[in-house]
Amino acid sequence: MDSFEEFDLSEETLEGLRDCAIYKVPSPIQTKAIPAAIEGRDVLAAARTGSGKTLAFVIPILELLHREKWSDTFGLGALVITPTRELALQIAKVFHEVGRRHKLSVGLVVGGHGGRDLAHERKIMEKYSIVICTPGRILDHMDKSHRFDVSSLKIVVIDEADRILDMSFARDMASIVEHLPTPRQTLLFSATQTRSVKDLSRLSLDRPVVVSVDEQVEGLKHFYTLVPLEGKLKFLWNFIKTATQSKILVFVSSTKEVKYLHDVLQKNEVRVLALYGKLSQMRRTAAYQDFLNKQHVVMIATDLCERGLDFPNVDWVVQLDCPDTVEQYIHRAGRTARYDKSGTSVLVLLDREEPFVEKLQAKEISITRQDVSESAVRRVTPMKTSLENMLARDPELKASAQRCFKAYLMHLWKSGWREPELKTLDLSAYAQSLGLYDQPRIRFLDRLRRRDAGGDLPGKTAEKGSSSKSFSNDQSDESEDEILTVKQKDVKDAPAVEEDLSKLEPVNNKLRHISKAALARKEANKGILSNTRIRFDDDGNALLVEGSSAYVSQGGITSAGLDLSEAKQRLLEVDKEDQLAQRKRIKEKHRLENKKRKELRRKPGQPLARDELQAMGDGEGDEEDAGVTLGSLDDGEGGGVTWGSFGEEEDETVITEAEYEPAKRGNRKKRRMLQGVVAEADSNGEEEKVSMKKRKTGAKTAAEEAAVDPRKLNSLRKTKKAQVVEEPVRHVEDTRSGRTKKRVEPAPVNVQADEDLALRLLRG
Ligand SMILES: Nc1ncnc2c1ncn2[C@@H]1O[C@H](COP(=O)(O)OP(=O)(O)OP(=O)(O)O)[C@@H](O)[C@H]1O
Repeated sequence: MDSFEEFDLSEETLEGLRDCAIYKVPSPIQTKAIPAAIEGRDVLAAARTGSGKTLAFVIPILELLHREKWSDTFGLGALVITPTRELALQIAKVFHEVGRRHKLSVGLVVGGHGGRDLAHERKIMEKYSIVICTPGRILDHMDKSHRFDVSSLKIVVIDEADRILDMSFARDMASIVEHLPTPRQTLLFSATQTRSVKDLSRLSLDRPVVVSVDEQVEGLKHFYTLVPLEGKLKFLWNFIKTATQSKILVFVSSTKEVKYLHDVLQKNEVRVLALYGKLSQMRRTAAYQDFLNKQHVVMIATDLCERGLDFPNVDWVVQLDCPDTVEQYIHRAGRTARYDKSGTSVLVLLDREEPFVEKLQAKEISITRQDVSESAVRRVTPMKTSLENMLARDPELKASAQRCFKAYLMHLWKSGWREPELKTLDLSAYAQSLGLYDQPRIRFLDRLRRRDAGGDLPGKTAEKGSSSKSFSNDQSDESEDEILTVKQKDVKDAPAVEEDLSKLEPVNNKLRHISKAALARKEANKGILSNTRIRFDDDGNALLVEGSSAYVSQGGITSAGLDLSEAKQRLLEVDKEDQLAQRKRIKEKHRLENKKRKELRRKPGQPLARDELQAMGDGEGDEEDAGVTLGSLDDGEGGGVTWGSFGEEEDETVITEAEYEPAKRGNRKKRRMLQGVVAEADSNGEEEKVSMKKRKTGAKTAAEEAAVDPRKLNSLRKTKKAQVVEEPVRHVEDTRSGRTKKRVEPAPVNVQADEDLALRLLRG
């Protein structure tokens, strides 16, 4: 077919295609799939990566809804299910470009860290004509929203169908399909053939048209190279350093490996991007956009972006760790040489992994061996500083290297490596190649050894034959406790889902560990009551215990299990209450302190007892209360003279030097409170006064102060206005306010600002 005009398409769709400019001639898969889908038939389509499958379902959806004169008031008309958020976004963009002339709306229901809340998404489901979703999120809606209604649905598309229908997600999909209305039209698209008729029967396809385009990808070259485990990092370094003018996508087997490689390269001033599932949605999107838009860039990623993502002009795809299946290899390699572009795929293998090449060749992938020079993997120390030094200085990086080490071994274990094979690797050299002086201890191997020696796995929860992962999770995001989960087997060897599960039974008998939180979530979803304490009365009748999560005041068990959001809310409330109580406590303390101070003030001249001083010092850390501008103190240690305003308040407390002495040896707070010698010279310098500031005193002269602490000498020198109190205190008439009243005030004394005196005192 030479042009899209040859299809029976609406003017709106054709104009949309023309607007896009790149879509001139339909690709082979489009030529075959679009007419069948527009006819209303179920379609099962498979074509190589980058062959234009997205457009092959976008056009029929637009056309079919257009023909039904669909509008947003009709509700949801088409649902597209796709494995990842990035892919959903990409599909939405194609709808947006090609469908811009239609009066249809497209919404995303993808959840996740940055995903909108369920209520918002529910509105999208109700109002939008076309919704693109990830399986995990749509399942959330189906489970949690009683108003979930997809009865108006006409077309369902399953993109990356082989992935969505594979063993790990079979159960999720079964639940989703249960909620979908029939009759409906179903379109399945994948780069590799879906595996068995049993899979399809679950989707209730009605005499599907099978469309398969088996074209060779001429632009894609495949190479593999053998690199020892300890040479991988150096290989990567040299590769990146050599191909600086390229766009490179590097796949590794785990999130932890991505993180370590990313960090170590960044610290060596090699700018790389990282993309993996656990990344916050914001950073994930930023990395995705960066890689999309930049011309010469390196990105290290997990399988999160092995499928479907359409990055333009990727020159190299490097698979640093051997993929688990041929399909995985095909999808990863397919990120380069998109549509009519060219690109190269490089597979890095350990010696023992070389048989994988035969599997690829069996699938007619023409892959050739390319040896790299010794120096690329062995001799050169590529880094700016040696990795050991770097890790020694950076504990974070060291911990990351250790995690990377363990995660890689776990990947090998999941891929079928067992102790004898693992022993063939030089693990200590591998550890050193990551910059680790010691080889990290691998607990899971110890556990397995113990188990093999007859012991059981200690204290772990087990679950038989459960599906291993959920869609929303990063596929390669493992914890050490998940080691007994079996990875997806090579599709070639894999029978239908049900058979798979039964076959895996003996393997899974080895038990999979799941976290408590995961268990709680599962129970909550299933409506199982957990954390419920039931007491029985004397007659053996169950009594519900108030306060347990299952207790409802009306009596009766209505909701069950651990509601995480409710628990969070409760914690917040408790937190608030704690804060209020703490504030009250502090207020009360201040009140008591003030009371004590007032009592003390009533006895002017009377020396403070040691415990009273202590009481004053108790307000530790309460700076406001101390009434001292801490910033104005010379220093917090030696006490000192504070230059400030003259006796502002009438209420003053007097202590003698004798009392000051113990305080000086006491804590910082007490000293501060007692450093109240405030002196000021009047403007003409003739009359100089020394005042005891609020609540503080000390019959100390500036010179004595300097004698006590030589550091004060400097400040005395600078100011030349040091005031020295010769007479401690006396009673005077206060006339400043215009009223006459009695008050305690230090005598204004004329004293020389006396550096000499200080010096003399210092010399003794
Ligand atoms: N008819 C066409 N003419 C020109 N370019 C096209 C055409 N159809 C699709 N493309 C381009 O080809 C690229 C790959 O398309 P798409 O992502 O749909 O491939 P795919 O088959 O879904 O790949 P994958 O299997 O990896 O998901 C996109 O950049 C798209 O714009």
